[in-house]
Amino acid sequence: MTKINVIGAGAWGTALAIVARKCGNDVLLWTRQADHADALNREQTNQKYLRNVPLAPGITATSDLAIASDADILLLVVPAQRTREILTRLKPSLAPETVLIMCAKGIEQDSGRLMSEVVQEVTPDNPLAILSGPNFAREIAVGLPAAATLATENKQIGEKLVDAVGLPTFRPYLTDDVVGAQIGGAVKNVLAIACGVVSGGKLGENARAALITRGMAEILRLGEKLGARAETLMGLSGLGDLVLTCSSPISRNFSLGAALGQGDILGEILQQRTAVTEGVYTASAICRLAERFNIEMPICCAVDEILNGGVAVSSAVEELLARPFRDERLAGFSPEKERK
Ligand SMILES: NC(=O)C1=CN([C@@H]2O[C@H](COP(=O)(O)OP(=O)(O)OC[C@H]3O[C@@H](n4cnc5c(N)ncnc54)[C@H](O)[C@@H]3O)[C@@H](O)[C@H]2O)C=CC1
Ligand SMILES: O=C(CO)COP(=O)(O)O
Repeated sequence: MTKINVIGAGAWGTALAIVARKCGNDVLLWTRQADHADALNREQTNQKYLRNVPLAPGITATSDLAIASDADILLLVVPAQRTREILTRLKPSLAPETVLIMCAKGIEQDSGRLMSEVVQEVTPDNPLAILSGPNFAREIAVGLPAAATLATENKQIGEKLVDAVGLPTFRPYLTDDVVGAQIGGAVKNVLAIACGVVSGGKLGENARAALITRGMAEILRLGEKLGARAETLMGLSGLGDLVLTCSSPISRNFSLGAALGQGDILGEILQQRTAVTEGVYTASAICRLAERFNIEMPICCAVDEILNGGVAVSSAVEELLARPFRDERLAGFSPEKERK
């Protein structure tokens, strides 16, 4: 039996533990709080992060990280900004053959690093894969059908991982584009905040569709600079997740944007939430990457200005609408190269 431990018992960690257990694996779920582990074991549900969804029978929880580190596969599902800290704590007890699957979506705020870069810096000896796609945790936890991108450079390991976590209702699609599989998930969170602003501010469905499309151009531009393949960005982890997250108030990023669009204050919105809203922390990192690579990411940077620059929502929208008109062909992935 494959031993799969899940590091992080939020909504997504819990949903993935259920998937892994339904696949027939031995599953241990790690949470940082001992009382949370006790409640998970006693109630067999995660009332704090995924209310009223029963755990699959056989999942056990622990708050002991050394015990949780002992596995064939570790799913890393703590928020992106906490990933370095958790990996550093895991490292002393981690066997080099344990495969790490990164499931968080974000870019490290201080360093601008992708999650794969953080993993490679802290635990360079362990094989790494990325899991990312249009995946609302609750839907997957209750067994509704979904698909995701599973990226790893080692095909043999990739095939084993597909066997270990693939279900008819949770379909992993393999790729070796590890960088590409992370960009959509990180950037779409910021774009979903923008789409939420449009929705909360009642700017209309046309504006939201335009933002999704122009947001895709921003994903393509950043992806090209970081070495991603366009096909990955147009796949489940990119376009797929962008469409999902930018279209639904189930998304925490979208709903945070909607609250901002209605005039609520960021600090107050965040105070009322226990769940992480990754776009809030990744926006500034993306904007700095755009500056470093000299590429235009005006929607992401407008969100960063609202979140971190004290710019009013109305001014950020006005600024976006005042941008010069331009040729649509010049707006995406390597237009010059692709036309030749
Ligand atoms: N919820 C969803 O539908 C999906 C979430 N994701 C991604 O998965 C990651 C985790 O998201 P969720 O599980 O939804 O978040 P959540 O807010 O439901 O739970 C976060 C978990 O991280 C833990 N945590 C927070 N700070 C920590 C720290 N300093 N050390 C250790 N643990 C800490 C919390 O205790 C909690 O268990 C995020 O990057 C998110 O973008 C990806 C796909 C779907
Ligand atoms: O990543 C997700 C769906 O794929 C979850 O999005 P939110 O974090 O915005 O809820």
